[in-house]
Amino acid sequence: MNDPVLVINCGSSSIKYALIAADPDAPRLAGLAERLGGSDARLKGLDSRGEPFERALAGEDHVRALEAILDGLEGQRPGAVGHRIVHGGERFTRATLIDDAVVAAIEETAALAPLHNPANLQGVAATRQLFPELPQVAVFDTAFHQTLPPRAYRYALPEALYRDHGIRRYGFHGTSHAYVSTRADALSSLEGGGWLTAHLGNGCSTAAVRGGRSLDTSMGLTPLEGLVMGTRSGDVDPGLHSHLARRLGWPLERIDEVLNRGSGLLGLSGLTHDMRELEAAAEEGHAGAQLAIEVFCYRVAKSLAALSCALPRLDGIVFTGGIGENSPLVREKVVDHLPHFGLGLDRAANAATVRGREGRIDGRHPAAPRLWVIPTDEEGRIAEETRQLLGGTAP
Ligand SMILES: Nc1ncnc2c1ncn2[C@@H]1O[C@H](COP(=O)(O)OP(=O)(O)O)[C@@H](O)[C@H]1O
Ligand SMILES: CC(=O)OP(=O)(O)O
Ligand SMILES: [Mg+2]
Repeated sequence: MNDPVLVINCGSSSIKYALIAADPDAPRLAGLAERLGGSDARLKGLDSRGEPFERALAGEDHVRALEAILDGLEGQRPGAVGHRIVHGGERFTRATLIDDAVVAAIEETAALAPLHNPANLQGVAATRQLFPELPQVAVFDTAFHQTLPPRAYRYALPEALYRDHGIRRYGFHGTSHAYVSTRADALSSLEGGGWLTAHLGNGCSTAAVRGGRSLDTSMGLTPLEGLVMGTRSGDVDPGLHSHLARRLGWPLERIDEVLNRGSGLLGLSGLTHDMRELEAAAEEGHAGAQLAIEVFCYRVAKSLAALSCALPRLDGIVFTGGIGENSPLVREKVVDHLPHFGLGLDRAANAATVRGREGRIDGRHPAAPRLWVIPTDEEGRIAEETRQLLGGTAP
């Protein structure tokens, strides 16, 4: 299969896409349809010459947006579609060709990833309708973490909840953790390095990876566990839910809504979920913004320190995701919270490594763990896995 792969990452109000040729160095056409469901839906991105484009979408639903995306492919026809699917449960341990049975199995896990799986499935339904002749492949965020040992994935709950109901830790952002840890091995000329990876975007998670295998990660049954995120709380006392229900009389839906959409950076700051805006507000003295950044960075460091238990040796830490790739402030604060790791941050290199640059930001002391900033490439990895499944060969 040497035709390009159309990669779709379908969210509830946005569709990220990329058309990826078999040659990994070929220019990429990529973009984002956003504010779907509203009257100001837009399509924007980069064409195959790397020139930016932006236009209003005539329709506002996912099928219409995909039609517009297809129209904008400059006449190129994909040979397959690769979908990011967030939750694959225990059933899916690798990329899988989509058919009706696979869609039904993904639907069963939808309740465990309420912000993600239902939207991912809308993308699958729309592309199957628009391109019935093309093979469609599901690439799961959870698959990479299926190597976790039981001591990392089991909760200390009655066994029957695991056995009969699949209640365990799954972990997410696997495509990203897999990509950046592989890249860190290659850039460091190491095979089987021990890495702590921090994917800090709107959703945030950390992972401990050794020799290309995930050994532990911060997200759990759902993408709500772990770090502070844009609008998600991350870890809270499990007693919080019953407390809110009993003391405040909140129904479950309200608790879910607050923890998933009203908490995190947005909840702490009372201002915004967006780290760029928080940094600007903190600079001007906004106390909520300052607190949100402090809690965020401390919790990233605390999670990295905890996950270091999973590694026999720490070769380095990798920062990725919109915040990890672009915020020297966050990286510096995280490193400052880990003095016992003996990390030496090169402050000039840290400040200069932004906007998609890949780079090493430690002081290169031979005994110190490395610090890498590696822009993630979930789309590239999804295309690669799609191609591999369909028997494609690299040129
Ligand atoms: N220059 C920047 N400085 C600080 N944060 C940034 C910068 N650029 C992007 N971000 C942050 O990255 C986050 C989005 O990350 P991204 O990985 O793009 O999100 P998603 O998880 O939706 O893919 C937002 O909080 C955004 O503010
Ligand atoms: C799993 C998850 O949190 O994904 P995202 O970062 O795309 O929200
Ligand atoms: Mg992301």
